[in-house]
Amino acid sequence: MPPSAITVGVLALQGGVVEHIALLNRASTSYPSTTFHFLEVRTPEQLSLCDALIIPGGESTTMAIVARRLGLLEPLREFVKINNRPVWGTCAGLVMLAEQASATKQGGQELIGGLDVRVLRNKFGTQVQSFVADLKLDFLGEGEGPFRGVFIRAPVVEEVINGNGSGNVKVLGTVKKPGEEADIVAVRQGNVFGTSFHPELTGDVRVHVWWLGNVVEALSQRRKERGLVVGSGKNDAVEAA
Ligand SMILES: NC(=O)CC[C@H](N)C(=O)O
Repeated sequence: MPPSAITVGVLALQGGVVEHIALLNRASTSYPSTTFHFLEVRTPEQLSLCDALIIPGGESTTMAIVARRLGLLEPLREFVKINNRPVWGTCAGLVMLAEQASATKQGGQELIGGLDVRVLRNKFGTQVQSFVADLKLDFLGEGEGPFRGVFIRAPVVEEVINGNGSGNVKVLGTVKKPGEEADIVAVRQGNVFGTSFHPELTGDVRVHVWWLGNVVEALSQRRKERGLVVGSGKNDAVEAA
């Protein structure tokens, strides 16, 4: 039985927040027995209300600086890596969720981590070199047509880092530009999902539907393991405590 109420946050420090919320609203109609709350997250208190989180595209360096200032970096790390909540990062969000990033500003930049990968920022160049490409995303299900990937100053996964748990990094999507090697543009490791591209800018709701399905699944599993009566507001409060 699916959990009856789920709060999904969108980190709202900067970047494509409203676009994600619009698509989440549309995607949620695929799960009629679950009530979703979509919450813009700017404080640790708001984060603590969330069962799952999207980190949008934008500028990862700025996002990290603002998150540090608002006291959100450590709570975000805890949310992703200790509480293992479902998290999805798009573009700059993927950078934030990587354990390592190259082509960072001098002196490096702070990351949340969670994915045992090193990303290469701005792989395809500057804003004017943005492009769209049809992607074959098998995880969307058999017989699904290509997904239009929007790439804007996008990072790619340049390496899966050999270390603890890295064997669990699954490559879920690649893009190949003419004359170049294929690049990894979608990965998942347990509760953490990352895409280089921006499904929230396409109007195509399929990745949001898929991800919300995973969130529903993970939450019902978690609540079952804790022996909670599904959907009781009282028990939800106990779980959050
Ligand atoms: N569209 C985007 O999110 C761009 C990401 C940006 N280049 C970064 O490294 O953070």
